[in-house]
Amino acid sequence: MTTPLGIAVIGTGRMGTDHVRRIQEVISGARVTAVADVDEARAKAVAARVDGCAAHTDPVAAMASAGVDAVLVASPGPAHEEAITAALARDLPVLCEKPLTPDAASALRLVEAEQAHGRRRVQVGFMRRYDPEYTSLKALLETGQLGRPLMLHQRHRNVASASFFTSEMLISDSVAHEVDATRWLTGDEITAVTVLRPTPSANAPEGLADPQFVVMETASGALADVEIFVNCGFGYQVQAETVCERGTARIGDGHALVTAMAGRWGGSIAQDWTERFATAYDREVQAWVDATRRGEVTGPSMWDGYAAAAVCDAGVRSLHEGGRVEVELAERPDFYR
Ligand SMILES: NC(=O)C1=CN([C@@H]2O[C@H](COP(=O)(O)OP(=O)(O)OC[C@H]3O[C@@H](n4cnc5c(N)ncnc54)[C@H](O)[C@@H]3O)[C@@H](O)[C@H]2O)C=CC1
Ligand SMILES: O=C1[C@@H](O)[C@H](O)[C@@H](O)[C@H](O)[C@H]1O
Repeated sequence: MTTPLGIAVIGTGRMGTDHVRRIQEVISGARVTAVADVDEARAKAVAARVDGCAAHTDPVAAMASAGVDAVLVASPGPAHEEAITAALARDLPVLCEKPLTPDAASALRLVEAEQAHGRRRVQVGFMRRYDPEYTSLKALLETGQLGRPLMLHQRHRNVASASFFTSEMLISDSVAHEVDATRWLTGDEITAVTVLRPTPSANAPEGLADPQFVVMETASGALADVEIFVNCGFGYQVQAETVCERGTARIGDGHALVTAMAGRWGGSIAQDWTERFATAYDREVQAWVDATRRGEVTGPSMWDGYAAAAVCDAGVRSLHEGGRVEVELAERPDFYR
């Protein structure tokens, strides 16, 4: 394909708008030909910044617009199933923001729909797999120098949660990233989850169980813990340390600028994901565009999206009922091997 890939972006909120900018100004080989948002003013405002971009309120109409070859879904998680189903019906390749869907049952329906469709069409937006720090950690683990991973300690802190955030979303929306990172780094499925709830921070909105401490067990017996704290107040911090048989490796301490002045020493800290993971999003969308132009689907699959949703479902059950909950995972079909 020599002409740029025409992309319909569904959902022009924070991520959708950032992806439109990225496609138009940062990456190569693609352009945004249509956008859709249930908020018409938002769709029109974003489309107005892009030559030849149509604005819609209906995602299906955007997918049917002239010049659309592929779809980037950046609407909220509960809207993803409908958008992906519509894209599959038109045989359009999709990059869908995480989470694939907010629960395992709907994610499994999509896995089954893609198999019935007959070929892989969907990449899920677990962008940490494209982050330079995460890819260097993965590459180091793959050399085998450190030996087998025994434990993975992860911290995920947001400055403040959105007004619509629920206690369940700390797991299904935020820890979903660590679930995928754990599966990807260890190459192992997660078999059980235990969620512990310390006394909530006084800075968390009333009723929000924030922070939480999540412990995951993998099939080969490794343990992965995650501190999720979405109202930490001070910055956006994502850290991971693997403890292996012959050593440890840690990412997420990077501070671009370290200053010493007036009795202080230290670095600055990102305030949100668009800053911390800017390079990861750029690489992710470029890789998706390149693969799509080659007629391929690479990156995290719908199976990865479903497996993450199944682990998150177990986590939400543990949050409600307490104790250790086993993950209920369907058998992985050959289609996703
Ligand atoms: N990979 C990452 O690090 C991040 C991923 N996300 C994911 O990106 C997605 C979008 O999140 P944000 O941009 O933060 O949300 P947002 O709330 O800023 O934007 C969502 C937009 O979708 C629109 N919308 C709602 N229902 C729709 C529908 N059925 N069809 C079309 N548009 C619809 C809303 O009007 C809004 O403009 C979510 O899946 C979220 O989990 C969000 C933040 C970071
Ligand atoms: O995906 C994201 C948000 O949706 C989520 O709510 C945040 O907790 C994460 O840090 C961010 O990367």
